[in-house]
Amino acid sequence: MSPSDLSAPLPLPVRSQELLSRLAVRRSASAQLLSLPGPSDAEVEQILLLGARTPDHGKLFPWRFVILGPQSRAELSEAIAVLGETQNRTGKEIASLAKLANPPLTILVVSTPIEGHKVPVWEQQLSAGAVCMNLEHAANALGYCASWITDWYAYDPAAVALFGVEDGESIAGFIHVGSLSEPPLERPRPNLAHKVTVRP
Ligand SMILES: Cc1cc2nc3c(=O)[nH]c(=O)nc-3n(C[C@H](O)[C@H](O)[C@H](O)COP(=O)(O)O)c2cc1C
Repeated sequence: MSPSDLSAPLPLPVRSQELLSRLAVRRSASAQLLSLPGPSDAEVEQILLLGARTPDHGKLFPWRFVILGPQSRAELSEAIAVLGETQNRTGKEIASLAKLANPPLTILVVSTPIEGHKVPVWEQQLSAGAVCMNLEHAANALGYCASWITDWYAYDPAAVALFGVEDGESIAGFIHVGSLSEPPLERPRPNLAHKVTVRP
């Protein structure tokens, strides 16, 4: 990754029917259905570079990535399943670990806000969310399907610690990436008439 020239003008946006069409049908994958092929190492780097190109107030970059390959996810799923049993988690909660174990690639996005900074923590957390969405777009642009998942183990303190997430940090999401053999179905979308207020 070479340092970029901060004085170089960037191209202005141009109308792109390809991008418009893709955004109009974007859809998350079901995480447990994601299978090979997944991104190559070079593609993972590209996904991270594009994902990190996200608005953040104050240039704090208040997030970090953990690339979870299949081996570490198999080990983590096992350890979290044991943890879940000790906590009397439901069968459904234990089964949800398949979403963690199955996909070819998982990018864990950790929100790392600086407490007490003049930029409110809320804004720093929003930036981590924007990163998650950008990672999905980048994966889609390379032809892969993606899924942004949290699940109970993103909030359970003992499980969170197993991912190396430290005090003051939180899990913004697991971005699972891979391929689907069947196209996803549409889901209900909001009626914008109930969501939009227009003021002159
Ligand atoms: C922060 C966040 C956490 C999510 N966690 C889960 C989850 O744990 N399980 C799940 O089924 N969907 C979860 N979702 C929803 C999916 O990522 C996805 O948005 C949803 O299935 C709708 O599909 P769409 O993106 O195609 O509109 C989460 C979404 C967000 C923004």
